[in-house]
Order: sequence, then C-alpha cells, then structure tokens
Amino acid sequence: MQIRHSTNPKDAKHYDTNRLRDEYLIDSLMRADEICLVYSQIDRVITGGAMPVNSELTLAAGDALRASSFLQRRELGIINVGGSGQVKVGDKEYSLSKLECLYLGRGEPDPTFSSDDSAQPALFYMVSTPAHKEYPSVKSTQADANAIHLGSLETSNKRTIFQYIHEKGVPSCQLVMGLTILDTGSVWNTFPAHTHDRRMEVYFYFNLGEQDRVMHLMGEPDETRHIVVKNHQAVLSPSWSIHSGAGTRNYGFIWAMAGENQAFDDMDAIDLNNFR
Ligand SMILES: O=C[C@H](O)[C@@H](O)CC(=O)C(=O)O
Ligand SMILES: [Zn+2]
Repeated sequence: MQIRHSTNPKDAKHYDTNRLRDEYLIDSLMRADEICLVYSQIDRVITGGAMPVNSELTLAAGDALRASSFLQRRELGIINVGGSGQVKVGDKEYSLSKLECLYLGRGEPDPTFSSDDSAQPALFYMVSTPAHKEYPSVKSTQADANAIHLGSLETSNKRTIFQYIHEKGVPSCQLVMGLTILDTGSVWNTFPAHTHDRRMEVYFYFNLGEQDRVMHLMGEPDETRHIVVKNHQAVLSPSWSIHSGAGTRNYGFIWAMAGENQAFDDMDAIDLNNFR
C-alpha cells in the first residue's frame, strides 16, 4: 500500500507538473492479478483497484493498517467497471456486473475478488474510509441508484449522476459514492466547478479509449492547475480544490467523498469572476 501525505494549497500552487502528478494522480490501479492500494492522509481515504484474471485476489489489512482485517475499523465501497465478477465475503457471495456497487460495512471479513471470464476480467474500483459503527453490507444496481440529470448538450456537459452510497440511499459512516456518465457529445464534468470544505473527493475516470485523455482541473478556484488523465486513473481532490475536467470524448467517472458530513449539496459553486 502506497502512502501519500496531505498537502497545503499554499505549497501546491508552486508544484510543477511532476509534483502535481506525484501528489494527486493515482496512475495505476488496474493491474492483472494484483490489488493496487493508495492510502492518502487526506481524510485517511484508501483508493484501490482489484483486477482478478487468473487468480482470486484477497483484500487484506497489510502492515499499514495495523488491523486484524481490512474492515476491522473501515468501510468499503466497490464499483465494477469491467466484466462481471464475484466478491466473496465470509459465506456470502455477491455478483457484480459492470457499474454495480457493493457497500461492505465495518467488521466484515477480508473480501476476495474473482472474474467470471478471464477474457473479460472484472475491474473492481474501491474506496475505503475509517468507520466507527457497523452498517449492513448492501449490493446496488444502477436501477437502485438515485439518478440526477444535469447539464445540456449546448454546454457539452449533459450527464447523469448515479448516487449509490449516500444520505438517502445505502447508509454508511462517512463514505459517499456514486458515478457520473456523460452523454455522447458531452465532454465537461462538474462545471461550473465547486469546492466542499467539509469533504475531500476522489475521481476515477473510465470508459475512455487508449488515445483519449481527460484534462482534469484542480487547485484553488483562483489558482487552477490541470492534470492529464488516462482511462482507469484517479485524482485525489483535497477539500480546498476544485475537481472538474474536459475530455477528448464522453466518459464516465466514479466519485467518492469522505469527511465532515455526507450532505451532497453542501458545496460552494465557484463564482466565475474569481475563477482563474
Ligand atoms: O461533490 C460532488 C461531486 O463532485 C460529483 O458528484 C459531481 C458530479 O458527479 C458531476 O457534476 O457530474
Ligand atoms: Zn465535489
């Protein structure tokens, strides 16, 4: 598990391209028969990917957590962005097709991941946050999610937000998680951009081709920077940073948040007059 520290916006404005990428970009999450994990000190969020091809993979605590199991003091959200696969937790087995979500509550045994077809491996993206009580583990399909339609084709940002783990959906201690799908011809996400001082966020991009890129925008609203992002890469967004972007085509992204509250609407839209 790679460890990353928190950063201060006063320092971040002096970062060059490499440093920005080292701190905020998670460039490799889906590697065959591996579980990739990044522990960020920003709200202690763990971002990970599991890509089982020829073997079953187990998510274990490892040394960094000093815990008896990964979920001893944590909760976990999993969304599959690949072929269908299985998540085994104790004597329960959950089948996850593309874009289905599984919430695992505190206290669950170490989950194992497998693919139904090694030619079309499952790609389990996951985000975990500290948890202080048990909530039931729940699988949700896209139909179970709360769908919010936003944007328009005129502004190249027609998209649908699917909220899975959130205040009015699957309950959790602090994790809020879902995904957004852009319509064909729409390339902009989360514009006008916003910040939320009470929560950090992680964006994970998917449904991009090899030759596609998203110019992910970050930074304080009056000190914006960009990170060039490929398919299946993620970007950490501290609470002081905007998180937005434009791609070379339409795409999807999984967003996950942790922090002080779970109020999705507790965000501050950027006044475009102060946006630089
Ligand atoms: O705080 C909320 C998150 O940034 C995302 O849910 C926003 C988003 O998916 C979108 O505008 O498309
Ligand atoms: Zn946000």
